[in-house]
Amino acid sequence: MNSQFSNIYLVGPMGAGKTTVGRLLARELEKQFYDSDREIETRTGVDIPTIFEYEGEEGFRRREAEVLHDLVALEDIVLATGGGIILREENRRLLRDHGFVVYLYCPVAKQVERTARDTHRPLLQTADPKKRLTELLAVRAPLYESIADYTINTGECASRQAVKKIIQAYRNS
Ligand SMILES: Nc1ncnc2c1ncn2[C@@H]1O[C@H](COP(=O)(O)OP(=O)(O)O)[C@@H](O)[C@H]1O
Ligand SMILES: O=C(O)C1=C[C@@H](OP(=O)(O)O)[C@@H](O)[C@H](O)C1
Ligand SMILES: [Mg+2]
Repeated sequence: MNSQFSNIYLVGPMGAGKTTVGRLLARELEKQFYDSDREIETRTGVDIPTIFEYEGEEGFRRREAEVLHDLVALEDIVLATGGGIILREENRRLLRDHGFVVYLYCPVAKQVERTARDTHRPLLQTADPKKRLTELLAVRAPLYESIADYTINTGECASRQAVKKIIQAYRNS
């Protein structure tokens, strides 16, 4: 075990499993778990859709950047981020500089399946979520890749398997 970082940050698109895998991973490694979306909700006292409704995506991104700024000061945590956190250059730099970054890749078809019944992702409340997820991934995939220390396809494995693979990669880093 010679990992440079005590923190593990999970990035990737909606439905890739960042929140689910992150919680299990933290438990397994006995690290504190954080989710940037939950942190925003705790701080504001309202849910993500309400923030989008009143402040738009721009307001949400501002809050997300503030939360990330504070969370990277912590040690020994697993952080599940929101899918769009990598849009800001400053966020990408903070993630790269403070933790082992894992890109949870997931094919669009699986993302669609896993988010189909969810009403709490404002960007997917559209007539054609598949088209939206395809467009988002086209823009964001290079950004996820640019900061990833390790990439895993969660479309092909159960959450527990993903956790095992991430721990192996982290310990070999
Ligand atoms: N590896 C996986 N295999 C099957 N289903 C998964 C997997 N990871 C997550 N899910 C399911 O997909 C949905 C979205 O997962 P979530 O962790 O919220 O993704 P994210 O935080 O990346 O948007 C949840 O219902 C979760 O149970
Ligand atoms: O991809 C995005 O821009 C978003 C992803 C969501 O988090 P998950 O990736 O955990 O679903 C949440 O931050 C918000 O709805 C915006
Ligand atoms: Mg999540």
